Amino acid sequence: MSTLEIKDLHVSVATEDGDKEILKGVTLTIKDGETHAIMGPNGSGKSTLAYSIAGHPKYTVTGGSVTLDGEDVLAMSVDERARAGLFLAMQYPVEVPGVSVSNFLRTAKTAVDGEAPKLRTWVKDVNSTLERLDLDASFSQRSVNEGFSGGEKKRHEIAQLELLDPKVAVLDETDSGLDIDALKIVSEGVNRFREQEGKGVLLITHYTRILRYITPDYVHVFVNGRIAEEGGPDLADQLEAEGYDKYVKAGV
Ligand SMILES: Nc1ncnc2c1ncn2[C@@H]1O[C@H](COP(=O)(O)OP(=O)(O)OP(=O)(O)O)[C@@H](O)[C@H]1O
Repeated sequence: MSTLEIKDLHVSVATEDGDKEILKGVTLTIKDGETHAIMGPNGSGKSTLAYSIAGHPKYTVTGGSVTLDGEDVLAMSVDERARAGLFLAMQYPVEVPGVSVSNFLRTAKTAVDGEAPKLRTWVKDVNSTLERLDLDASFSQRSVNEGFSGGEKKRHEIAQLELLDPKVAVLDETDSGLDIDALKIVSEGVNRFREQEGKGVLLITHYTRILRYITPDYVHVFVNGRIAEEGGPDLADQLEAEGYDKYVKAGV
């Protein structure tokens, strides 16, 4: 079972001119087996929502709640959130020079599970995961994200998703910078994840093209720190045709 419940979430960030409110009351529930897509104009606060769920210290929650299966996520440290079953694929994955992919994945898996994975099955799992994502076995010896192409970075995020096996995955623009083949490979990875029992996905994207491979159950239009409209997959097509103008103009 997994239910991520976000209620009236308000989040601010410290700027030179004082605190700036970015999320202005976000309410969203992702139940077992559901995939939710969030679309919205640049700067509307989508990444802020993703980081706030994951616990980035730059963002201050000033109101509202986030719970995972009834547990208070906001009271948890970042690593507790990961252990509770939350996963964030970042829009801009960071480089970790000197730490190999292999080491990183094993350390992350050990931290999330509370015990080291059995070496023999783990190596097999890593190799088959990399292979499915069309990443060469030598990839596991490279430093995390250092010199990775855009597509490699995103496929590496999906390798983490598959191997860490969280309950709820927040994917922030996992489709950006992918060519058509890589988009298919990444989408297949996300679909393998969500087809398992009890998984939830929050997919932040600018483009409907990924939604042709990963059909969402719900689409949310995010404007100016709030959800301005909700609908089914058709809403994404409508947004592609009409843009966000009417929501922005309405001052939502
Ligand atoms: N440290 C900061 N100082 C000032 N403004 C900030 C800071 N961090 C975030 N913001 C602002 O918060 C707003 C929301 O940013 P966020 O990255 O969440 O938007 P987004 O919807 O993900 O945008 P995009 O689609 O371009 O990725 C932006 O206007 C951004 O400039």
